[in-house]
Amino acid sequence: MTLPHTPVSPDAADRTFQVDLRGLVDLLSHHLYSSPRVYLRELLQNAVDALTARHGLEPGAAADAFGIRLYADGSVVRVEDDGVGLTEADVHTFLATIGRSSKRSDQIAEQRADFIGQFGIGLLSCFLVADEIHVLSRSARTPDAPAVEWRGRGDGSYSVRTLPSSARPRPGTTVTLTPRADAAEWTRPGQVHALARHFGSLLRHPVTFQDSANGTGAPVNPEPAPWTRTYPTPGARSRALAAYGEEVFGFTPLDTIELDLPAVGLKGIACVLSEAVPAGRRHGHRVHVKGMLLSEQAEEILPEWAFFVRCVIDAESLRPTASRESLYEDDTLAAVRDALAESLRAWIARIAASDPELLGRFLQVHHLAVKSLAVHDDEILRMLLPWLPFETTDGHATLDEFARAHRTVLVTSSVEEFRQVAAIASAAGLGVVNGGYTYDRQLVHRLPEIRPEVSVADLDPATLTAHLDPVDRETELAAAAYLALARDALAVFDCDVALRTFQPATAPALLLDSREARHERTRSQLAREQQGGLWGDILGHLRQEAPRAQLILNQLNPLVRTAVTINEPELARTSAEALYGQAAMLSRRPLRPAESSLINRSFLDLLAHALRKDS
Ligand SMILES: Nc1ncnc2c1ncn2[C@@H]1O[C@H](COP(=O)(O)OP(=O)(O)OP(=O)(O)O)[C@@H](O)[C@H]1O
Repeated sequence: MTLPHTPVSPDAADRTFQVDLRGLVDLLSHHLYSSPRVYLRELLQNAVDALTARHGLEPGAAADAFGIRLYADGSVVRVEDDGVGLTEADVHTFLATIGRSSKRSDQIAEQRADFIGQFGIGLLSCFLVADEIHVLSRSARTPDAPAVEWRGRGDGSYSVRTLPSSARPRPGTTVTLTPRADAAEWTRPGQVHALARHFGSLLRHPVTFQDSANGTGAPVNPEPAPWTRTYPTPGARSRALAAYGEEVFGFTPLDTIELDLPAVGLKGIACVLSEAVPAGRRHGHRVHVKGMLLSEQAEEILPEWAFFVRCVIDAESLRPTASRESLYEDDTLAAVRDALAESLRAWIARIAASDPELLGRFLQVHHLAVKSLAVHDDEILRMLLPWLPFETTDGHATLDEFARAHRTVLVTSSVEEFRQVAAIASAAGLGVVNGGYTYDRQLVHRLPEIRPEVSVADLDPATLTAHLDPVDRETELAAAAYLALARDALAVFDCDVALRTFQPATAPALLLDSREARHERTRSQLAREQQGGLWGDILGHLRQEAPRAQLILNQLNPLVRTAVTINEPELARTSAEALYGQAAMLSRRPLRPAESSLINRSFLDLLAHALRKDS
């Protein structure tokens, strides 16, 4: 097959893309940056990068030899730096070419990591608040080059001219914006000062702010980052770090964990939240790069399980994305995440080993979230399972405490079961944990992985009933009439009645019942009611041998001893119903309507009986 011949147009010459700057600025403002306020961050960042380059040129200069001065009086915003400056050629190459950055050229590839910027678009953010950017610069690299002035406009046009050296006697750059009226919110003096402090409080170069009323210039970053300062005592250090965490996040941290990863020049703190949060809720962390605040909402620096902290970090080598508001998901970030996770694990291990009081407070706040985490994270499980609190027959106890008292730990599968058996099991010396709450049963079963000397088993009815001793034959016979009446009274609940002795003697009765058994009974009852119909047939087919509930009366209990001797059949029935009702309520399970009315009726009957007797 031959392709049709497509004639080549004689004027198919290469052309250059045209860029509509207005469209580009619109794109940046609506899709890249979160708010127009970032213009100040971009100006500060350019000034910082220029100072970094200047220090590179003059390595002997003192750290505070070069600085940044901000000025705002309501009609202009100015950012002036003592940085490396620009020549006229630089201005054409870097300022006037969108996407071109001096921080990305091949010659200084190895230095790229020194700078915050790299994309060559940051300056465009100034168009979010002004129609024109005015730059006046003098190069430190070429000191005898004249000063150069550049005016860039939002419509894409720009002009450049050189000026005598006297127009800017010293190297550095001054960027001046004349804000549009609609951007006043972001450019009034108070706001510029606040934004400078917000973005620049941890910058390592001196930054000052001046407004028309303030002639001297107030420091924006008067103090170095709190973790770089020296303190008289370790206590003073941790108090200062906690105070900083509180200032930044607005809560008093339960503890403050210092973060220090020299390999990536990262320092900072993790503040342990003082209130519970749902597991898996990730928090925004504050990330500074070379002192500049880039993001307050960076989630990616910590793994998901670290929901209990909020961090402030300052790193040298993390790479921000073009919006500057998140970080590149690269190998460095992955390594930082792993290393920070390790620091948090080390903190947990340290407090688990040496600060039980703090560990207790931590788990008191975060135990639910830690439990959900431990189910999936073996390491957290290994570190924290013994210290997690559970409801047990010894009260609220950590698994460690509980396992020391009970080599065999029994777990119930529901809260209701636990309520039913707790008192009796505990009197019988059995150690039972309430496994009815989410994750609890699953977690308790994993205890032998950490404490191999402990065995864990589900509590089965046989274990418990083994501790319910039969009564002697004589007592059984004497109680037979009462038991028969009681069985008859409780037949509607498919409940058998038996007499046993068990501790504690204060417990009159124990209702052995389970949700499954109740389900099965409800199904049987429905089948009976619907007999004959299709529904009844289906239910009838499904019907198994309905497991019966059992009301075990305690012969050791004085009330039961008296009850079994009652001669009046009505009173005997009522007392059996009342004992059933009390045992059902003790389990704290929801009562069925028939049970509620039984409890009401038996209470009123007993009351009437008592009143009759007294009158
Ligand atoms: N204050 C300054 N001093 C010296 N050079 C500057 C200054 N501001 C901007 N420049 C020059 O202009 C270039 C473009 O700046 P711009 O802010 O647009 O991008 P960038 O900082 O290189 O990268 P990014 O888009 O990541 O911020 C810079 O690479 C730098 O060469």
